[in-house]
Amino acid sequence: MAHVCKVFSRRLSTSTAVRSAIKHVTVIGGGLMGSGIAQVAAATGHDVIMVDQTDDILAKSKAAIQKSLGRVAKKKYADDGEAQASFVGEVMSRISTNTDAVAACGKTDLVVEAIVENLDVKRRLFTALDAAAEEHTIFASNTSSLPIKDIASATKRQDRFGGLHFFNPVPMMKLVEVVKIPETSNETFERLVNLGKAMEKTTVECKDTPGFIVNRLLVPYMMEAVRMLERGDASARDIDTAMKLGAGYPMGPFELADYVGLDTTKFIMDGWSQKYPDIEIFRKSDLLNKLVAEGKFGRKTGEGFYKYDKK
Ligand SMILES: CCCCCCCC(=O)CC(=O)SCCNC(=O)CCNC(=O)[C@H](O)C(C)(C)COP(=O)(O)OP(=O)(O)OC[C@H]1O[C@@H](n2cnc3c(N)ncnc32)[C@H](O)[C@@H]1OP(=O)(O)O
Ligand SMILES: NC(=O)C1=CN([C@@H]2O[C@H](COP(=O)(O)OP(=O)(O)OC[C@H]3O[C@@H](n4cnc5c(N)ncnc54)[C@H](O)[C@@H]3O)[C@@H](O)[C@H]2O)C=CC1
Repeated sequence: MAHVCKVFSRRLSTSTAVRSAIKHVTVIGGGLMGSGIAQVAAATGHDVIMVDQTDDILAKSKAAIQKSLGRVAKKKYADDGEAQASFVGEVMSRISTNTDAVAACGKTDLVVEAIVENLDVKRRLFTALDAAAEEHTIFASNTSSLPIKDIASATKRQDRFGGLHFFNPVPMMKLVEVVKIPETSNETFERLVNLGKAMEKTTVECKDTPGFIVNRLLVPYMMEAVRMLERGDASARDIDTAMKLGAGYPMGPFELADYVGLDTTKFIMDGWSQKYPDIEIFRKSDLLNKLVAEGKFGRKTGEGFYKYDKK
C-alpha cells in the first residue's frame, strides 16, 4: 500500500510542478462534459465541486466518473488492483457535489460552466454567480458555439472571464481551446492556459470567433454529412466507414454526432442558423430536428442515428 501511495503521490507531484494558481475548481453542469472536466481536474490534483440541478443527476455523474477512472486506472496500473483502487479512491475523494451553484462558487479560484447550450440560461447563471464569487475568482465557459463575450457581458468581471473549451471525452482528448475576449486580462488568460497545462492538456489560443478553431471546421463537415444522408447520396453507415477508412477519423460523422449528443448538436445548429441565416451549411436539418423531437439524442438515450445497447 505504501508503495502504491508513493507511486500516486509521485504522479501528483508531476502535475503539481506545472500547477497554476488555480487550486480549487467549481464545475457547473455534471453532464457529459462537466463530469469529464471535474474528473480530469481532480485527477491532476485540484479540489473540485461539481454542481448540477438534482442529487440524482449528480449521483449519475459521479458513477460515470468512477467508471471512467476505472478505465484510466486499468491502463495506468496494469496488473495492480490495489493501486487501481487507491487511484480511483483518491481522485473521487477530491470531488464534492452541490445542487446550489451560488453556494458552490463562494470560495473557489475558477468556475467552469458546462450546462445546456443556451445563451439566456448561461447568462442567468453567471449573473447570479457574479454576485456571490470572490473578487479573484475567474469565470470560464465550455460553450461549443456561443460567443464568450455574449456570456461574459452578463457579469461585471469580463477581465476575469474567458473560454475553456474541452473536447469529448475529456479524459481522452488532449486539447483545450483557451478563448480570449478583448476584455480578458493577460493574467486571467495566463492562468487559464496554465490550468489547461496543469490538467495535462495541450492548449491553443483562440479569438472569440464562431466555433473557435475546431468547431468552425467540424460543424460544417458534420452538417454536410447530414445533408448527404438527407439527399440519399449514401447511407450513414457508408459515410461513417468512408470517413474512418478514407480520411483517418476515429469516428465517422454520425457516430460522432451520436457521441456528442443530438440535443447539443441541435442547440448549436439552431443558434447558428438563426444568427447566420445566409450561410447555407448552417441551415436547419429536418432529419436532425425529427430525431431530437422523438427523444433520440444519441448514445445518451440509446438511439440517435444508430441504436445502442443500454448499459
Ligand atoms: C454538428 C455539430 C456537432 C459539433 C459538436 C461539437 C462538440 C464540441 O464542442 C467539441 C467536441 O468535443 S467534438 C468531439 C471530439 N471528440 C472526438 O472527435 C472523439 C473521436 N473518437 C475518439 O477519439 C475515439 O473513438 C474514443 C477515444 C472516443 C474512443 O476510442 P475507441 O473508439 O478506440 O473506443 P474504446 O476502445 O472504447 O476506447 C479506446 C481507449 O480509450 C479509453 N477510453 C475511451 N473513452 C474513455 C473515457 N470516457 N474515459 C476513460 N477512458 C476512455 C479506453 O479505456 C480505451 O483504452 P485502451 O484500454 O487502451 O483500449
Ligand atoms: N457534448 C459535447 O461533445 C460537447 C459539449 N460542449 C458544451 O458543453 C456544455 C455542456 O454539454 P454536455 O455536457 O454535452 O451537456 P449535457 O446535457 O450532457 O449536460 C448538461 C448538464 O447541465 C445541467 N444543467 C442545465 N442547466 C443547469 C443549471 N442552470 N445549473 C446547473 N446545472 C445545469 C443538466 O442537468 C445536465 O446534467 C454545452 O455548452 C456544450 O455545447 C463542449 C464540448 C463538447
